[in-house]
Amino acid sequence: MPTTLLIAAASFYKRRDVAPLPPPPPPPPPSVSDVHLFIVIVTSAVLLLPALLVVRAHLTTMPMPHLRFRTLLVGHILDGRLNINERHRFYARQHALLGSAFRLLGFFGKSGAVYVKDVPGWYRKADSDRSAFAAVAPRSLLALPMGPDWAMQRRLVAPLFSTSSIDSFLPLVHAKSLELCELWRTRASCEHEVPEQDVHETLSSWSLDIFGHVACAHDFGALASAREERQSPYAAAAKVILQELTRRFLLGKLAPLQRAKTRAFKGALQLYRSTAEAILQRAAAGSSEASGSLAAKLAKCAESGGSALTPSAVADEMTGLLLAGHETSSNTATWALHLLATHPREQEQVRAEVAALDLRRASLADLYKCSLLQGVMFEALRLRPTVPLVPRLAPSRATIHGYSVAKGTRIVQNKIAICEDASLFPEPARFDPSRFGRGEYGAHGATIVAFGVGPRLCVGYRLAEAQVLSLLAHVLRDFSLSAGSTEPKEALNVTLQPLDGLLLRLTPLSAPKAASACPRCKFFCRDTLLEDEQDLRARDEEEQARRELSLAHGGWVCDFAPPRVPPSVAKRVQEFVQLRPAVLHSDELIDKKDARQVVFLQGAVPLQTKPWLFAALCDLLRKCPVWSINLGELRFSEEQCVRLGATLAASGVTHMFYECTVAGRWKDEFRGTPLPEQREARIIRRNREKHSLWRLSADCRQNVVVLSAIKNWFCPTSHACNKRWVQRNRDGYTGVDRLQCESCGAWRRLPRGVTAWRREFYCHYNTWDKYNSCSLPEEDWKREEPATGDRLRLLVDGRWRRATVRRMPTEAQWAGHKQRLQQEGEAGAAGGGAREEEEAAPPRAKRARKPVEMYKAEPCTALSRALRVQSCEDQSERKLYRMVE
Ligand code: HEM
Repeated sequence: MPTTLLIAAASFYKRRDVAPLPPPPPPPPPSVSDVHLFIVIVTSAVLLLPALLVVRAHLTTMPMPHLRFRTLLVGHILDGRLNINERHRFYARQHALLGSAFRLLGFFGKSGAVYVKDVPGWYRKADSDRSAFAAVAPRSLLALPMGPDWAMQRRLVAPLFSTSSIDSFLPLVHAKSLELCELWRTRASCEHEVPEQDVHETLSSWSLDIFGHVACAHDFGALASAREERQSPYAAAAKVILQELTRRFLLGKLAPLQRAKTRAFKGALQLYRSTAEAILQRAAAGSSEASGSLAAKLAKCAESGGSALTPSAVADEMTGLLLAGHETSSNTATWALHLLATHPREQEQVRAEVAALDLRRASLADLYKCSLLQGVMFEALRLRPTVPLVPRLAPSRATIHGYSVAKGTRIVQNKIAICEDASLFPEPARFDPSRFGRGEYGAHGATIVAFGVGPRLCVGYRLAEAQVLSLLAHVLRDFSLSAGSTEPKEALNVTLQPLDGLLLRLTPLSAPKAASACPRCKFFCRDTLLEDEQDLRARDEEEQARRELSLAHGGWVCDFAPPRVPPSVAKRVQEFVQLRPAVLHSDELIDKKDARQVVFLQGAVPLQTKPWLFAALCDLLRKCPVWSINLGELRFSEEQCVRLGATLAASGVTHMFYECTVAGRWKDEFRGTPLPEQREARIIRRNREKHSLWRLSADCRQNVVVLSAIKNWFCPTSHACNKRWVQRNRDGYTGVDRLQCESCGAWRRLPRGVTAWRREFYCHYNTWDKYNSCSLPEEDWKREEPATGDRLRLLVDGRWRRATVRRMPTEAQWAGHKQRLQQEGEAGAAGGGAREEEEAAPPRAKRARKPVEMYKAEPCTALSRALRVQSCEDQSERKLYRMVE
């Protein structure tokens, strides 16, 4: 049956006779031109894309050295020219080849570090630093990250290194320098011919002894050991620890694998820790010797228990300080002596300068007055920076020299490259101690670069300077220096030191002087050396005369309107003008608050009539970092104008507002028509243009003035160019968060965008009214207050607007603002958010016009400015805003 069915089905299909479909026509053959086009597109895509990628990568990635040198260790192994001990010089050479920024790779091609030639705004310590120092002294100033603990410790430590404290230690420093000179003299007299001596080793003992006495009231006995031709165990231990630090910087996590070295390191560390603990115990037991020392202070603080400073943290702190202060000072002194030995002419000049110095009682101020002596120290710090590389961590994604770097990148500031920059220091390779006297301090001041900048500025720089200056003065007085037979090689072991010591020939100049020791402190101290009461009085009188003189010179504002300027203001003005870039004004009223930024020459007419006052002005312009000057309506004589022009050319003034006329002639000439002798026309500008002149630039010192001159004239940051600058610099900018006041020790948070490059900072420099006096409490580290320049969202007239903080809000205002923000958050969570607020707001025309007092709404429209002019109760401020209009 099934077979019949199948046959029937087959016959049925046969009968249907379905014609098969015709086959589809073959596709037309591709034309030759299409094929070519296709090939060309594919080939060009294949070839061009990588090329484009390479070009793009080349344009946007930071330059790197030649392939061989991209990883330091590999470069060192592959190429004999890369000496790992002199890697700082290699970095400087790369800067010369590749520009201000370049990148090196770490191990196994991992992202290494970015090397920059300028002072970076990243002030945080790099993590890698912390891990290296943390192995030695985790709770010391050196290792702690910025924060309340670090600030608290620094507040305890900083007074030890204040000017008055260093002055009190100076007799001891002089005594140790004298002791060292006697040791060298003894060695020099042992043989017929003056032998070569390794000054580095003995200097290391000298600085260790000074540190022991200053900070711990403990005698490490290093110089005594050197006299017996032994190496002090402390000096040996310091060497081991520094070598270990270097290894950890270079090898990172691989460093502990070298076990023998790690064992030696642990032993050395234990020596310091046990000594620090012994000192603490002595101080805690009330030993009279130890009382008053830093160790005693820290111990007291640890004892009271109120603070976070545990005894082991104190031991850490002492160890950290010792590491920071021991080799640094001795290396600087070593290099300074070497420079003097290799430059006999300069040596003679400096010797002549220190001949007049009374070395038994010279104070820090006396030492600072010897400009050539100081110049030798600065040149040593410039040509052989003791700490040549300062690593930082990019706190956020940032742009460096046009290249983008990721958050957390290690950024290393290369001081050698800065100090060898011919645009900052003419003839950079030349040793010239007089260059600093001529004001060649580089962009940020060589000394500032040497000791760091910002809140993490070296805490012991005054002690270091006192040590080095005292030693140089003593050595120059007692010896003639000449270079040894071998040229020293540099070795970078965290600090820059001579590789195998430094040999010098020290020829004694005269017979040794007998010195009597003080029965009280066993040193040749100033008290014992002051012959009698009369001598003391003479010193006091001299001091008084000097103070008066400096007030008359620096604070010459007083001479213009004595009744109006209290001495305290005059003193502040004097301090101010000597330390930071200033704006000099002749035609404004003096205002105590504004004296922070602007020096007003109240009633300046005598300037043009009293020749000595005019001379004082010229002197001030030459010596002080004045950036801008407004001499208003003064009328100077023809001769005065010429002198002023010459002075301005030699000064740092870049902006001048000047309307003076002598029969209408000078006005035009100063406005830009250059006279043959008036070559300085470029720095003279018309008064009308002044607003556009208040510009932010690459010069941070100038920016300090511009940004903090907000209240004096107008808001410079509202200029389009400045806004852009601020915006650019805000990306990745953490700012000098906090600086410590020299007089009260409080930490003040500075407004954003203000970078302060000077070394001393006082509360009254702070541009925040709320925290600009020593009597005001310190800011809370944990509270997040807005800073001047911060951008916020504000509810103004029922609408949310973006705003920039112009002044610090009061507590109540800040609380209200936070409450409103919270309300907005809640409303947002409920689904409405800011938009609903906006919709609920009354129509524009009917809205009550409330002035925005604390904040400057952005964009700063003509309307908002007009509102503020209306609301200004203060007449002068009203005038101010009109000026802006
Ligand atoms: C010529 C000698 C010295 C030089 C060139 C020098 C240089 C420096 C530099 C560059 C820094 C790092 C700054 C930064 O991170 O921005 C620093 C930090 C430090 N220095 Fe010195 N220093 C010297 C002497 C001393 C002395 C004598 C002491 C103390 C006895 C000392 C204690 C410190 C401390 C504690 C820190 C860490 C400060 C902190 O991070 O808060 N230094 N020093």
